[in-house]
Amino acid sequence: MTNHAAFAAEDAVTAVAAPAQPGRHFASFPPRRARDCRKAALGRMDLATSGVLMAGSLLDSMKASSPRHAMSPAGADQEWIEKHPSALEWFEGVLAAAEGKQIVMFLDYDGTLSPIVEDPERAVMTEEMREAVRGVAQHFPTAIVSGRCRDKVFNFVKLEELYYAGSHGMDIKGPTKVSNHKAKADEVLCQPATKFLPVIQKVYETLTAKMESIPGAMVENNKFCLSVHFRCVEEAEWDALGREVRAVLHDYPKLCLTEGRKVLEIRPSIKWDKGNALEFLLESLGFAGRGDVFPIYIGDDRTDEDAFEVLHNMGQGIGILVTKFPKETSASYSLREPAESFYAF
Ligand SMILES: O=P(O)(O)OC[C@H]1O[C@H](O[C@H]2O[C@H](CO)[C@@H](O)[C@H](O)[C@H]2O)[C@H](O)[C@@H](O)[C@@H]1O
Repeated sequence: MTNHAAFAAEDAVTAVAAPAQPGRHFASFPPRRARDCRKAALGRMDLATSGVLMAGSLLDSMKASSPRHAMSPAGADQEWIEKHPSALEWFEGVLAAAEGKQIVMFLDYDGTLSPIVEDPERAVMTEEMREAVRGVAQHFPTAIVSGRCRDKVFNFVKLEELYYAGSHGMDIKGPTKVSNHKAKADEVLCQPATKFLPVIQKVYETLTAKMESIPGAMVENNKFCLSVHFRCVEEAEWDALGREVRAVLHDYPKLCLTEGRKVLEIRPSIKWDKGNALEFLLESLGFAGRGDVFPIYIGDDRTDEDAFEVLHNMGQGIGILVTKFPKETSASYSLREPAESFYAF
């Protein structure tokens, strides 16, 4: 692993490809944000605790997770942009807030480092993006935090010098906890959902068989969790797909259902998410409880909200949501698309 201990915010300047827009200054840091954003509003449906879901609620939620109109610089959209300003436009301010602090980078993969595409197996990141991430990692401890299984996301990113948290944070390969803020060469695994592996495998097989009758549906095995993709399914079939998934999960009360971008995610009902992964990695790096650490988390999806919320509660660092649409979020800043993440580096 790269030794990042000596680097701080000013080093970010060397890693920045895009200059800050002139004339923008921070009135306060962090800027105002939607404070009423809570997990309940993020679409999490815990079947173990919620019992029967209201008919139609899953379909509504699936539709809501796939907004169709891009932001326009007027009205409510403008209000949203003011609450979650562009991290690119406010880059100087972000750097100023991080000055003298140890930046730690957390990056989601799909929709953040790679564009969203129809076939999940083809969600490759560009060589330019890889180089940009490599550059960031030379300056700051950098982790990828993905819903994908860890091996798969590593095969996309292909950078040995990063830390990886797969399966929505349930499979972490990170550094050992150290006291002098330097990562040792030997790394630790954190896999809090190991006992769920057999049941996840069983549900994967069941769902794969069920989804065969729905054209375009696809089940992806992410080791500690599953993704049921409906991006290529006719909208008229979404209800049937949601009902099938819900019916299968009815027999597995220890699994829960969350949603992402045209995907239903099935995972163990344990209190462990991308937010916990962020905390685990900060602690493993020896940064827990330190006021001079500035974590930056960039993500695009609902599951990234758990990490944004952790940062919000810590009152340290920033969350950056990649989105073309106004969305309820605990992130402070926004970027419009993965390519902007590249420029932010
Ligand atoms: O946490 P992430 O790294 O963002 O992973 C979340 C899910 O991303 C992938 O699905 C999404 O991207 C696909 C490729 O662009 C797209 O086809 C799909 O509609 C999106 O939901 C991945 O395939 C899932 O397993 C991840 O859970």
